[in-house]
Amino acid sequence: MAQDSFHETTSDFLSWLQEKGVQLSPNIAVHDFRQEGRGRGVIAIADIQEDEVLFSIPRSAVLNLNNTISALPTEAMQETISAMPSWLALTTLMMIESLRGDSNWASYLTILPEKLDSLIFWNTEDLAHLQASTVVQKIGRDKAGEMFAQYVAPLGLANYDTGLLHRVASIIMAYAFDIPEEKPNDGANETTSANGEDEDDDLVLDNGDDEKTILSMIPLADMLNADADRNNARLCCDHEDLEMRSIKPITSGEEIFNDYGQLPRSDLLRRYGFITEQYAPYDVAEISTESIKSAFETGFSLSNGSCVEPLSKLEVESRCDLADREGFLEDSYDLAHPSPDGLSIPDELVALVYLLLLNDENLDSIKNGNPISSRSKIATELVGQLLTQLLQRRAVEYGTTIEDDKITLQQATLSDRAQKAIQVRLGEKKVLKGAIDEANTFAASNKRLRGNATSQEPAANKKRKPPIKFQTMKKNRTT
Ligand SMILES: C[S@@+](CC[C@H](N)C(=O)[O-])C[C@H]1O[C@@H](n2cnc3c(N)ncnc32)[C@H](O)[C@@H]1O
Repeated sequence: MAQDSFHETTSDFLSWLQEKGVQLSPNIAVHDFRQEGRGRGVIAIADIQEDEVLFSIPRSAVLNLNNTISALPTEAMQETISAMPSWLALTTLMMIESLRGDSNWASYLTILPEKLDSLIFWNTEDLAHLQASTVVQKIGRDKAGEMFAQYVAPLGLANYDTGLLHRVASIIMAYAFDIPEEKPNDGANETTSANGEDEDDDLVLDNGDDEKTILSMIPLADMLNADADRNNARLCCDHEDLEMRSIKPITSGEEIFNDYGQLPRSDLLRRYGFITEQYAPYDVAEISTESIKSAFETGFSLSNGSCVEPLSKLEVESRCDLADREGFLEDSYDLAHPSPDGLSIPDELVALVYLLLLNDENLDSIKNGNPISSRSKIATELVGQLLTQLLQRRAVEYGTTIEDDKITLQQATLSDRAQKAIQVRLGEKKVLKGAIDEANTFAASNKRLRGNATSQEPAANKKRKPPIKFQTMKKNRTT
């Protein structure tokens, strides 16, 4: 996958596309975006209407398990690779193809990057700039190594090592698509967005429905860059050939963007190695359930001088079991910027704090499925106060403040990775700040607990689960 001569390899690739039957609209061209830090991309070279076919790709030109398995030397190898998680199977096949002299995909593999800047390639010093961002725990470097040892090493292939595995796996994470395996029924307007997603692991994401899909490297389709809501094209899989179509009119000279999803910048950096300000609205900050449990085991001091007494481990566990039974116990809770789709603090987190505050009498009532007495304003205020404290503690874990980070970002000597990491952690701190402000408003309202619909609820709550049907408590455990 060397990148000797940018324009020569691009031109070889374009000839290869033609040989493989890829049809390109005369209205588009591959473009050199290296100056802007985006590698190759595709632009419009004439005005394009909405729903125009920009290019079409025969399924035979796609690099996936179906198109490569039969060329493997032994049946045993075919079986072993077919049984691997799909990202690992595709990684293995790409490693095999990239080391073959006679690969059908040689001209395509040559233009793939030698290395991305995704988090798997960052060293400890680079990662330290992310401070307490939970994205650091999601990089999966060790997991990829373990899976390599378990599945790939026994194949006994020459010239393979974990370095190559990381390189190819990270390309798959940033470039692959999950496409419907068989031709869908006529009339079904199947589309897919970059990039491949797989339920087996978080190296690739889940595309969210039950249809049978296959993780695939799709030449040219994967040359489209993305910039959040600036997407103007989409891959459609409802014909024999895969088609990249415009989803809005595109003016000559504009870049053609795919949709990588509404990702927080932390995930964008982890998977793709870049960030842009356009993704800032999708930033999230996480708070772990473990930190909430341990805070309740310690107890809370309140602003009016009273306190919430500590719970025993057993009491915390019994309340969490109930939260689990009610379907809102999670390992961690995502806080987001408030939007027309929802507030910053998820209902599930509010519900968990509420449950942890319940006195034994009301806890038993809920366990037995009995109604409990009506909610009091003081309960809501208390939940707000505790959430504020929990979120403030979470913010302190980052080690620097929003103001500190803004000043640091002005330093001219920052490395590119440090700049990106600081923007990510700053984005998370802003989300936390918004969530703390929101928790503070609980004191002014007894309507944030979601048992009842209230005028403060967003009109459309499309992305959220239905409100948690909470019975409310009469007394709380404050002393
Ligand atoms: C699917 S590939 C797109 C093609 C890629 N530009 C190339 O030259 O091969 C995804 C990669 O493109 C780059 N990329 C995509 N969109 C970008 C953007 N808006 N800004 C910077 N880099 C971008 C990142 O390196 C990302 O991992």
